[in-house]
Amino acid sequence: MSTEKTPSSASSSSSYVFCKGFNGLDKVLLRDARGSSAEVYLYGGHVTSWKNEHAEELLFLSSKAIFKPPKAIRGGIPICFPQFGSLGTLDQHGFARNRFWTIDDCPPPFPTNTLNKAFVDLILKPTEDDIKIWPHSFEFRLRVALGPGGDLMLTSRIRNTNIDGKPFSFTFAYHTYFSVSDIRQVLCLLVFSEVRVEGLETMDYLDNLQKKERFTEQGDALTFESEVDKVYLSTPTKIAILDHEKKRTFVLRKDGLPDAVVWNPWDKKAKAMSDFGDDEYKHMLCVEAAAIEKPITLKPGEEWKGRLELSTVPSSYCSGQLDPRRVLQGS
Ligand SMILES: O=P(O)(O)OC[C@H]1O[C@@H](O)[C@H](O)[C@@H](O)[C@@H]1O
Repeated sequence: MSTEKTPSSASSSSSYVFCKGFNGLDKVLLRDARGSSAEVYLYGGHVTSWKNEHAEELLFLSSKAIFKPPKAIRGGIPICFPQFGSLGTLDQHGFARNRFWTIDDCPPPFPTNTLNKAFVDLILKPTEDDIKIWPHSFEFRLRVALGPGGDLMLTSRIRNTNIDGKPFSFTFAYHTYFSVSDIRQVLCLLVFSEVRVEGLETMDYLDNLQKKERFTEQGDALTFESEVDKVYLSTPTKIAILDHEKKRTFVLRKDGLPDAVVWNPWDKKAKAMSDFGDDEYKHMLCVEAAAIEKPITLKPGEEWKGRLELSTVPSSYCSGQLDPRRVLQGS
């Protein structure tokens, strides 16, 4: 059973299909005119699928993902709020990813409204139980939109609605799981890597695998041969993930989100995760646009905005047709 909401007027009305997903959980389907699509669960305000116009899935979702509260869905784009990781007293990555969001039928207008027709607005407000563990009142509005070229755009607007005059601080991440061909470095005649990340070289990072110590990244691009769990600090607004085998480059553009987490659990940790297949680590890479090092502080009435735009460009890295630096420097 699904219901459709179509634009009633101009550009400010959303168009989506509302239906049931796994375990009867509510989800919203977005589709643009050329056939790109996205799927958003109200549980977690969680994007679980983003497909291009050829219906190819671009996000990783574990075959063992548990679509059952209180477990967050493994894959897609979990929202980490109001706490990233274990940087506070809350459970890992905060509670936004395992709360039920609702559709926001009448969100405040966006300053620069887009022409996107395929979008949905969600809202999360704290329950009394949430306030017991994080004593603040807030409105978290999330817009998920598909751009004309099939780009996936997420805009978060978080407002402090405390009536006791108190500010609050939070950390945040769009914990995006990208689907990649095979993350492992392949040794042939030359050391060659199927999957590389451009845009984080020479950046400082905190290594979660080394007691959050600070290091500086060396070398050209990030390639992968073992577990990685790093928080890159004050990163550029654009980051690219090049996937040689799929001949595809993901481009992330972020705004209001200075940091970027790179995570892959590799084989041992994969085996220890009940909602993740033993070999699935090969086919995913998390690159997470985030605000971690400097928590965001909002006074009552203040609002913060954090935006992530994901797009893909065809690439033929091997034959040198694409210079990844041009992807990063181009507009
Ligand atoms: O298993 P979770 O809670 O979804 O977290 C997965 C990973 O998320 C990453 O963002 C963290 O940097 C890792 O430390 C963590 O292991």
